[in-house]
Amino acid sequence: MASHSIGIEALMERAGWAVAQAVKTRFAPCRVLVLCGPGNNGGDGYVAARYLERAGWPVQVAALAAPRAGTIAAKAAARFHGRHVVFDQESAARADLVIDAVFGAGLDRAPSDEVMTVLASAKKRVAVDLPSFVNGRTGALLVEDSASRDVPDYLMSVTFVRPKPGHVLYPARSICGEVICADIGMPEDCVAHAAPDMWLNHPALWAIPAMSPDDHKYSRGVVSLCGGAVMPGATRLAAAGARASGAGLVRISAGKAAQAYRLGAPGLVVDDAPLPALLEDERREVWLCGPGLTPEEVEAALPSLLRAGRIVLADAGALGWADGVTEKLRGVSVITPHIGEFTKLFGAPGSDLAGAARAAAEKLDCVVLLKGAVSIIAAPDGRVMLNDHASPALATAGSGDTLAGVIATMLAAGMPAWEASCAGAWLHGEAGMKAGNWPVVEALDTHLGDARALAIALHAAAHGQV
Ligand SMILES: NC(=O)C1=CN([C@@H]2O[C@H](COP(=O)(O)OP(=O)(O)OC[C@H]3O[C@@H](n4cnc5c(N)ncnc54)[C@H](OP(=O)(O)O)[C@@H]3O)[C@@H](O)[C@H]2O)[C@@H](O)CC1
Ligand SMILES: Nc1ncnc2c1ncn2[C@@H]1O[C@H](COP(=O)(O)OP(=O)(O)O)[C@@H](O)[C@H]1O
Ligand SMILES: [K+]
Repeated sequence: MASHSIGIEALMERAGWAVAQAVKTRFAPCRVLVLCGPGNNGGDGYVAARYLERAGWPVQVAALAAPRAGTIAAKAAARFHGRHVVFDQESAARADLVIDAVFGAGLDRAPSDEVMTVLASAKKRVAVDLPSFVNGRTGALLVEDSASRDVPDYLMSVTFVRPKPGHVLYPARSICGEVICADIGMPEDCVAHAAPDMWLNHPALWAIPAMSPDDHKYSRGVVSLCGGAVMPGATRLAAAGARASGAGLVRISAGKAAQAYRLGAPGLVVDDAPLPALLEDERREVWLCGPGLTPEEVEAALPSLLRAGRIVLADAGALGWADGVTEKLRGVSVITPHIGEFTKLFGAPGSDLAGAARAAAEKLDCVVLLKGAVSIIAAPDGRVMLNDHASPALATAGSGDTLAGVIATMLAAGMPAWEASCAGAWLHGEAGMKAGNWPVVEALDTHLGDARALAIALHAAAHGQV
């Protein structure tokens, strides 16, 4: 995988050096044990041990197995001239700090009990690349019976080039500790090859339209929502999210339930005309269907929206309506299920959430935003964005409705579906971070306008426009 211009040996040297640097920066000199596996992760460990020893730290190495003769890792091992000890619990328990270089990106099965017991015996742990039982591609813990076992956690994981999905996604995220990402000079083409089609959400990666001096409400975008009679609160929250994130005009199509929506926000337009009449207005291109709707209400609206060729975001009630017949959603642009809704539509996702979201997006030919503490936004063409720009403050009832409203506004502003969903997740997360402690869901709206302005500024800065 390493390029011709810079070989794996140089990359390993920089990787090991970066691990030693990170350890020296964050810890006072102490007795370090480096646990080395047989592959290149172990190779990084030998290099780190050499640099720490050179800096005067008391360092020992315990090898699970020697690297194969003739490999780069074997070369790195041969250059460490310090003390070797047995790979066992006692050695790990004696050290003040254990550097785990047993397995990294090459881990492909659960490590033995021996490895797990030795790791668990350490007082403090730092991982080289990844904890040695983390699947870097999925964030799954490759541990036999992880429920009954106390899974060791780490103070820090030093990775290279860019974080792996395993550093970002739960459950691994919660045990990696602080993630330090070292630039080891990996050439661009190798980076792309190593992690194709998956990114960490950031405004540099999409562009939300800025406010223009000659804007009018239609140029900023019209968001239409289907409103039901039973749970108007959810639709109103979504409408408020749409308005607060900058839609030019937000309308609720509520039919006979219109009265329930007329009390409250005066800037919201409430329509009681039948849907076919409303659909004659071509400017009403983007529709949010689902929050607060019963299956009967969805049935009365969503198929008509699709027949009329509208851009539809389906959430909540619309996902329940399609339970058992996922195909009913074919034609929508975006769906925003949480894990329960996702499971009903596509089956249990297993331990590879991002892979499951990607497969669902391909299957239904729409953007799938799988909501969670880290949300996954998958496009039908295979692109996946991981959004960890969020806060547990968002874990409050109705926050998903707000999110749906924000994404609808991004769609109405003319953004393509995947970019609109990525932007919506980021703005929603930013609002959650700014809304203080234990905010009520309505408090998110106050911060969405500033979140949008910040995203626009960050995008401009990243692209050298300021
Ligand atoms: N890519 C780059 O440019 C750079 C990569 N770098 C570093 O390389 C690391 C990846 O190295 P890698 O590919 O050698 O894999 P690694 O994680 O050492 O493990 C493979 C070995 O472990 C074994 N093994 C696996 N699972 C096992 C288990 N459960 N139980 C027992 N054995 C198991 C497997 O054995 P096998 O499956 O063949 O029996 C094989 O021997 C990466 O994380 C980073 O630290 C840096 O130097 C910077 C540049
Ligand atoms: N711990 C968390 N950290 C960050 N975001 C979270 C967390 N828990 C929930 N969220 C976000 O909050 C929203 C909850 O939406 P949803 O599950 O639909 O709830 P509701 O139906 O009550 O609106 C989602 O956007 C989700 O990503
Ligand atoms: K490791």
